Amino acid sequence: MGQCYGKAVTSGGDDDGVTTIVSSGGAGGGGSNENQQPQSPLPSSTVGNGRVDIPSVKNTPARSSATSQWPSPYPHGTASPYTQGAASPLPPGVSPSPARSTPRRFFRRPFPPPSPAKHIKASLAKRLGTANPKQGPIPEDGSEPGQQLNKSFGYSKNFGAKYELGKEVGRGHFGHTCSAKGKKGELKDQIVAVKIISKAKMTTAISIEDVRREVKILKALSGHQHLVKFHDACEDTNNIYIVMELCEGGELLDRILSRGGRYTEEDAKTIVMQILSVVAFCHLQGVVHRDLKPENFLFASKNEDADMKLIDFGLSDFIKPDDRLNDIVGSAYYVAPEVLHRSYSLEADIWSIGVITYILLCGSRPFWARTESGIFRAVLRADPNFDDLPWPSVSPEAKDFVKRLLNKDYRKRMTAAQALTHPWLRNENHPIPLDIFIYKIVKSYVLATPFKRAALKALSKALTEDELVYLRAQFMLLEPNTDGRVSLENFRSALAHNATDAMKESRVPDILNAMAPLSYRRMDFEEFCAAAISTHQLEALQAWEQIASTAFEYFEQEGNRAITVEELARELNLGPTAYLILKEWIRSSDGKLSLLGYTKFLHGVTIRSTNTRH
Ligand SMILES: Nc1ncnc2c1ncn2[C@@H]1O[C@H](COP(=O)(O)OP(=O)(O)OP(=O)(O)O)[C@@H](O)[C@H]1O
Ligand SMILES: [Ca+2]
Ligand SMILES: [Ca+2]
Repeated sequence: MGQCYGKAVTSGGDDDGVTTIVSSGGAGGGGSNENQQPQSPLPSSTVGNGRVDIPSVKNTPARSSATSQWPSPYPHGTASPYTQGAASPLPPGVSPSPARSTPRRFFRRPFPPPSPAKHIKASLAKRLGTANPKQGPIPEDGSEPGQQLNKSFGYSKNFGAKYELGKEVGRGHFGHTCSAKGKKGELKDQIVAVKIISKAKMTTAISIEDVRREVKILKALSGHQHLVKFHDACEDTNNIYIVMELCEGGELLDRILSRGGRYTEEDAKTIVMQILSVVAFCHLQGVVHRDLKPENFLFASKNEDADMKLIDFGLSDFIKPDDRLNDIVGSAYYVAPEVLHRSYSLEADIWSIGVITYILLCGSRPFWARTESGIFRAVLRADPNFDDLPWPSVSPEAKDFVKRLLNKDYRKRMTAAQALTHPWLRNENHPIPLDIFIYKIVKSYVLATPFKRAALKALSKALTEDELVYLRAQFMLLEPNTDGRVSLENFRSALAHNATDAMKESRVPDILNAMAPLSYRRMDFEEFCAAAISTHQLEALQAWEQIASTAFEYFEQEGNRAITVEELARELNLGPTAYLILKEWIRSSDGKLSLLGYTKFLHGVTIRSTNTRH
């Protein structure tokens, strides 16, 4: 690897190939999911930083133009082959059904891949503030004819005077990274890393905005133990230079490979906890990373127990508490189903952590195919395999953990802070971060009807110790007053304690306005539990039926009352077409909710499950 100066970066950004890694001896016996033909072992070559790369599908006839891009931005436009089966616009979060098992032939190992991160320019209209991106096709290149691009970022212009560039230490699709030495000031004689992004490659207003945002987010979030430390941003006529802490221990991907594809459970826990800790922090700040993968976690040093640092905020974005994003970005193997459905939020990152954890524990990817379209199909429809070796020897807690991250319904997934209290990780000695999810769910509770609140109160009484661990930790983070209660002020100050510039940008504190009813009253732990539980998450538990029936017994004692169909429809915000179904939820004997009605009422009604509006 040579000096970094003046190096033209070979662009890989428009590379359509799904790049896979196959270690020697791991490729045999694989099969193609696309045409049901056995897959022949592919020749491998070593490129870049010692990775073994196989551009497995590039230029093969199977990849028509329709499959050479990320999914078409449906619901508008022509559905591409891999979205056809799921083309009906499902309500957000509802997985296409029925899920089927991933055939064994999907699995070969060890092969965690370097995954090309791609940007679908559906974000064009959103970022430019022009048309609604869902209203029409958007030019993929995001070009704006006749518009002069302003490539001045306002960063320091004297990079050469401040730093002396050294060797290349890494390379991605958008930039290459070199080591460098500070020449003056605080960084004098300090070795740092510099990500160099060529301005020549910024051909659209969006690509310029993307780099601006990458720097803004990195700068705002810098400071967390598991996030690469930002030092400086510079620019000259040709490049942007992002100066940051040098992580000398290499990528997580390389460590996975050097261990033959997988980690022991104990070692995997250490990795996963660090990932969850930094992602919980990003999420609290209203930042969704959107490109979590083993290539984007670096070790600070070569030590076995070195801290891991999250890098590469190139695809990250700010997201307001109630917003949903619709641009399809990320890396194919790690992309969440709801991203492909073009309506997603922070939970998409959690899915990616599920994929990473799955790989750490078994050395295989949970969703695999030879083409991107095949990967997307697997992500949308297939259930990961937990039967093959080494899964039988993996602890039930670890399996449950992964399953609760890889739930296709994003509402049922654990949050990062919740995952840190999961039995698989719980015994470890680590602090639980404040969870922005608590704010969202408590907000819904304070705005809910008294009948709904009573239903939730009964549910909270049926909670198991597992759920209470998380709720207790979150309650303590709100620093209850001497009377053991919390009010809006507690929520406000807990957020303020954790605030960074990113939080302001993503308008996270706006959520406090919607929680206004809490300014007049205080909540004890019992009520907090009712306010902070998610029916959707509980439904994902094996014990759900038991929890629901115990909760119903409480509800019968306190809360259940005679209710008319009309009233119930109003509670659920439904029209008269729903009356027929709602009637089944009410007991004819006393006009109160039945057990079925109670669980349905807790769940809330999605447009699909009512199906009565037509
Ligand atoms: N702070 C750092 N210390 C050491 N190496 C780094 C650092 N930052 C980046 N690298 C190396 O440079 C590579 C490319 O960096 P990065 O992932 O930020 O670039 P990118 O062009 O956005 O990549 P991608 O193709 O994944 O989008 C990383 O995979 C890593 O190997
Ligand atoms: Ca990267
Ligand atoms: Ca990137």
